[in-house]
Amino acid sequence: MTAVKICGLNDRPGLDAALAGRAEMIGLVFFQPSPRAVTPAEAAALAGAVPRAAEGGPLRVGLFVDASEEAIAAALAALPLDILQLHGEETPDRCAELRARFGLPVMKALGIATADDLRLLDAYAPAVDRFLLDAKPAPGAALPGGNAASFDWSLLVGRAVPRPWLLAGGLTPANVADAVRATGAPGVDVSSGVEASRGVKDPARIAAFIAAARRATTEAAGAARA
Ligand SMILES: O=C(O)c1ccccc1NCC(=O)[C@H](O)[C@H](O)COP(=O)(O)O
Repeated sequence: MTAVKICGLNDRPGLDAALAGRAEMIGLVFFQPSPRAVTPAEAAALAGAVPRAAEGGPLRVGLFVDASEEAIAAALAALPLDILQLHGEETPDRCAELRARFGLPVMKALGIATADDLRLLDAYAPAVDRFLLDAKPAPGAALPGGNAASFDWSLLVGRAVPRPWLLAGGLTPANVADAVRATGAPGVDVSSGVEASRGVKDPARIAAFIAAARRATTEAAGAARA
């Protein structure tokens, strides 16, 4: 089944829609310049009662951008997380350091624009547990992710990714099935494509996105059987 991560959840209706759709991962943005940002206290108030993964709940993903250990520790003290998503310029060494320091799996986001960008996969693989392959932000972009931009999915065709991975960048309820078919992605991530306006999640779009991702999985299984 295609794993679904709904990123940038910052209010109850959005979170409830992700939970109702049984999203495998929920993403909380601990990067204050983002319109989706939550403080540690807000994250705890929002998601503290969500069942843990061992109880059938989603994996809680904390998104950080070149964060200090103190900032990550503050988030974890407020709300236990299951995965650290590192979405800045963190090097492989820094990923390994944070994984060891916090004892949590690391998902490294890589911005992809050309085939050359995929060379980084092998350099990061020993230091991380998962990848999130996202569109490379335009030069001067205010945010390193969450920009509703997609990249050329054909770059991934025939490319083995050396860790479990999520496809991200410009996904929507309308294109997620095509994206899964084109790339064979084992998981998908979305933020802007399920928003009513920047930073405000739309529960109906979250439901539609999850349903479309699930349909893509069912179709792929049917095609494999035929
Ligand atoms: O979403 C943000 O505001 C954000 C800010 C800073 C770094 C990363 C951010 N988002 C990372 C994600 O995982 C997004 O879901 C991913 O980039 C896809 O975003 P979108 O194209 O908007 O669906």
